[in-house]
Amino acid sequence: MSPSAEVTVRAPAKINLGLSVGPPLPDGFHPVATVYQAVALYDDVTAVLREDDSAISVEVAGDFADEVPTDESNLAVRAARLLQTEYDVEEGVELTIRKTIPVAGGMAGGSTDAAATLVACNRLWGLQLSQTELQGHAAELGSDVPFCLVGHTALGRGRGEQVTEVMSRGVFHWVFAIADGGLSTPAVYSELDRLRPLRRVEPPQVRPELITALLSGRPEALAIALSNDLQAAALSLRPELGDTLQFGLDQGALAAMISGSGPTCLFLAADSRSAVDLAVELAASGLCRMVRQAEAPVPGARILPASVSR
Ligand SMILES: C[C@@](CO)(OP(=O)(O)O)[C@H](O)COP(=O)(O)OP(=O)(O)OC[C@H]1O[C@@H](n2ccc(N)nc2=O)[C@H](O)[C@@H]1O
Ligand SMILES: Nc1ncnc2c1ncn2[C@@H]1O[C@H](COP(=O)(O)OP(=O)(O)O)[C@@H](O)[C@H]1O
Repeated sequence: MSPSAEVTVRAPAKINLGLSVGPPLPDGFHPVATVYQAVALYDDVTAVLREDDSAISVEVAGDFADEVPTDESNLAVRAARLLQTEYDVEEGVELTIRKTIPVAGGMAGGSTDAAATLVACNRLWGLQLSQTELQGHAAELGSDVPFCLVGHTALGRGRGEQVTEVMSRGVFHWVFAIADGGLSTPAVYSELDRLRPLRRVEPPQVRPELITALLSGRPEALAIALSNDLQAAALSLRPELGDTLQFGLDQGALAAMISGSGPTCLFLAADSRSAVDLAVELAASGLCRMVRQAEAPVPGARILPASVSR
């Protein structure tokens, strides 16, 4: 594929339908067995070619823009810098991120921007890297980044970077209560270690009933198969989130759970209409900063065709 002058990539947020966490490893990470699902809540990353120099710049717009760094620590900048260095690219890139995914919300907002940037710069600089090669670079950027390339519904092993697709039938209707502030992922993992006696931590595993429920496409079956080992740790750090979860259940949600490391609370609705009704009640409750609805599963980071210009 020839290089382009500008390209925009749309990348989804993720939730964890199952998240089983094993004991901490010497490198500080935890082995996990997780089932990811990509949801129709997106960040868009636009990459414009800089031919005259090798500078990499980033601007952030949209929801939560003021909570995102615009220096070298930005995960999109790190993704572009990784490819530029690895493949001796002389050109630079101007990145613009339009965010709707909450920052540090437990939905891989930064990770998915990194995945989007890998896809965008691959096309922009004409690197012609395969999906497998992009997956390898994604794993260098973060445990969640490889899944953000794949999307749909998938099993994550290792740190979460070893991704294999899982069959899921039908459409699931999710509602998200986005909290004020974020939760540091490392802090939540550390809190889990503090709460669990090491001697009783089992190796991570995915519940068979979760896989069966996904194949059935029945939200009622999925509701009773959801699990998240990080939930207790997130609630220990942010106890008020328990009120949000309970409110959603009282309003008829089939299930309520912390999304990944949190603080976003996710709710499974029976259908689209129930999702709208739940979103209205949550928005009026004053328990959260804002409410979003999204269907799932959706594809991973993908180029918006109309955005490509030579
Ligand atoms: C918790 C999860 C669940 O999918 O996602 P979020 O809820 O943050 O979106 C992930 O494990 C987050 O993935 P990601 O945010 O990419 O983590 P990384 O950048 O790789 O690691 C950040 C820090 O989280 C901790 N970490 C992460 C992954 C893992 N398997 N074990 C860990 O202990 C480590 O302290 C690590 O230094
Ligand atoms: N492009 C980005 N979008 C969001 N957060 C980013 C980005 N680049 C770096 N960060 C930093 O990463 C952390 C949150 O990453 P994020 O993936 O949104 O969290 P989570 O894994 O909980 O969903 C924040 O501390 C934020 O400052």
